[in-house]
Amino acid sequence: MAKLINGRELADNMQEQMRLDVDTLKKQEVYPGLVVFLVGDDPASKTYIKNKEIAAQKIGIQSKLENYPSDISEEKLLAEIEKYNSNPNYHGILVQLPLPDHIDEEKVLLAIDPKKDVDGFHPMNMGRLLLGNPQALPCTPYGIMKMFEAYDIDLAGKNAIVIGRSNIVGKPMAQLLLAKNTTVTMAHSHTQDLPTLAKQADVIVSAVGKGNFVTKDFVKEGAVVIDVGMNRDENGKRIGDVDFAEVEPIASFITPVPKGVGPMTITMLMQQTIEACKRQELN
Ligand SMILES: Nc1nc2c(c(=O)[nH]1)N[C@@H](CN(C=O)c1ccc(C(=O)N[C@@H](CCC(=O)O)C(=O)O)cc1)CN2
Repeated sequence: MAKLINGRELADNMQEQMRLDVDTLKKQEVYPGLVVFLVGDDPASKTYIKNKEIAAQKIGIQSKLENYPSDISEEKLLAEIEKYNSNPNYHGILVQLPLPDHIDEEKVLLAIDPKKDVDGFHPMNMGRLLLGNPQALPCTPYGIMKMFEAYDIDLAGKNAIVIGRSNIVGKPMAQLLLAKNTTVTMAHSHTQDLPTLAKQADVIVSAVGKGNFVTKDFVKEGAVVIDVGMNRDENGKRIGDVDFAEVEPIASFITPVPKGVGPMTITMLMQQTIEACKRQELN
């Protein structure tokens, strides 16, 4: 039976530490600020943003939501971002993804001042990660690394497989594992015989967005299984990529969905907002 990696509990503990850190900053008259851009009214994005607002409030970070209609022009959105690049009260800027099809995501991410990019998605920050000198990291993979650390999961020399090659999870996840001396395989939709490949891994990170995709046939006895999936089953219940009931008895550690990786994504966003604030205000 696997040990459950309790993302909710770890996130709460880290957020409490951050609250104390922010209290200290406020005594120096430094007030961390975060602005979140939401384009349209996608219900899932709205839930994630609500949770980000709740976390910010708990920690004492001033957060502001800028919600634009889904038909906002790219030009207007870029101009709005520019306003916050030069507003010293906001140390972090986040654009909730995905964006509507008519907006070029790459252009938008490039428009954020890299110093204020608390999502770690700006090409400069992605490049720094690749070169082994990161400043801001994509929050989901960063949160997963914190989970490994908190649960004393040793990665050096282990074989890991990352399933999914998105820019926001799969690719940065592989880099962070590599930086811990893990041997990393990246799997994707063209990978041949994925179950056999995954079964050789000591660590599996699944970020494919398909409910119950990772079954017991993918998992070797004692593997660590991290589920980034955020899917709904036919009854609307939240489920991950991993068939929890099948995999949990085989794994050594496993993350649940919900209350696994999700709360850590938000926590790392808060952490990076505080760090960005310190870099901008205290240096
Ligand atoms: N700009 C960004 N956009 C997106 C990111 C991101 O890191 N930056 N990641 C995802 C969505 N996401 C954060 O924005 C995110 C997803 C899930 C959760 C979370 O806490 N999930 C809860 C369940 C929430 C619910 O459905 O009620 C859980 O797992 O317990 C937080 C953040 C895509 N876009």
